[in-house]
Amino acid sequence: MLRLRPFRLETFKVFCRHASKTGGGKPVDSNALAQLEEGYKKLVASNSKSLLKKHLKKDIFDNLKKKTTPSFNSSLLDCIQSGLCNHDSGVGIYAPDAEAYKTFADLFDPIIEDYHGGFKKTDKHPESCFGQGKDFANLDPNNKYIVSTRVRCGRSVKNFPFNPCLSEFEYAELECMISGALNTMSGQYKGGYLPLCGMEKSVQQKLIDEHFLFKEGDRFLETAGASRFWPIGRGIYFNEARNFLVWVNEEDHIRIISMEKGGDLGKVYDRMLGGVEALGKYLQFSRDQRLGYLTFCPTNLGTTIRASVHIKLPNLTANPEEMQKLATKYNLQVRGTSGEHTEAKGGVHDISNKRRMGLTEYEAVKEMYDGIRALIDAENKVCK
Ligand SMILES: Nc1ncnc2c1ncn2[C@@H]1O[C@H](COP(=O)(O)OP(=O)(O)OP(=O)(O)O)[C@@H](O)[C@H]1O
Repeated sequence: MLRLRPFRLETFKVFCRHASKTGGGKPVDSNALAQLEEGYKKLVASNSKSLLKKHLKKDIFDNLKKKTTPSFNSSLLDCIQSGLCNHDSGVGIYAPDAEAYKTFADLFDPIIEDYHGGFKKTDKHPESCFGQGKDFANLDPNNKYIVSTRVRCGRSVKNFPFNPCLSEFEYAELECMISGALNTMSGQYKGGYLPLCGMEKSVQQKLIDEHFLFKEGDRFLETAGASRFWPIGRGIYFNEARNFLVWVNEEDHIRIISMEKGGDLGKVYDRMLGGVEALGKYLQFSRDQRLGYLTFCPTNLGTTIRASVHIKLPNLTANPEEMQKLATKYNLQVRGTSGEHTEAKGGVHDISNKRRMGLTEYEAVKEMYDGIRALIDAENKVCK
């Protein structure tokens, strides 16, 4: 049953939430400060390659360690706990609430600039320009290299904070709003919502193995405060063809995903765009004038788009240096078969656009499209 909240009630709720937090911007308690100091010392002494370690200089640390965000009292520890606990993080920082991007800008800005290929603190993310699926031809018409193609984007629901600040009630409330909106979808999007609460472990594992569902117990997200009250409020929506999915309350409030076998990027992209548009009729998404669509992790800000292929490139895989050189040249990110922080099984890599910010949605997907074409060309050259 659709159960959407009238806008005025939503506004009132936010007003109450803010009014009850009169201590907004409260000082950091001494326990958190001690944890920060200790964690920072260990990070500095470690051989971590994270962007957190690279950019958290002593003067920035000292300047930010006692600050908190105005409405939710999120501290520097809330932002960097994951990177302090996991020295093998690639990035190591998350925004517990949207205000963290401003309160802790001295740290977020250089990390954002580094990750998104030069998005400076004076830059503004462009207005959305999605283009169309027909702008992208099939990347592998003979089905030689690409196992499957997936395009996803993230959305946060306006007036709700991110994971670490959500109450148990708000998780359930968000799930109700989002699944209610999803259940109105029709045509190729018609399907059903499966909550994680009550899902059999064997069913859950099968969905993870099929690359449909998010993993459980991700230590990077867990230490970032994203797994509280798990599995309450979490779930997945499927259309009947199982090529359109929506994740609810995993890393972001909403992940909208389109995926299918083969390399027809245009078709996959169009399907995702239609889903975003349909959901946007029922839900208001958080968007910042400078940062674009707001997400929990700074690597997803802006367009929030990750367009990926599962691809087998045996010659390039045998020459990882060449593969990495090409990936860097084309702004691509190479992951393992089961996603971030996993190994490539059977020579299948997950390769996607890396940048999501400072360019339009069309440009982000085009970057992946051009890069994958270049990788396939390089693979073919080695074959000849
Ligand atoms: N092209 C693809 N084809 C099939 N499955 C894919 C493809 N790309 C990613 N996946 C699968 O999607 C699941 C989620 O991957 P992963 O968590 O790395 O990325 P994500 O959903 O984009 O989120 P994030 O970047 O925040 O981690 C994994 O099972 C992964 O194997």
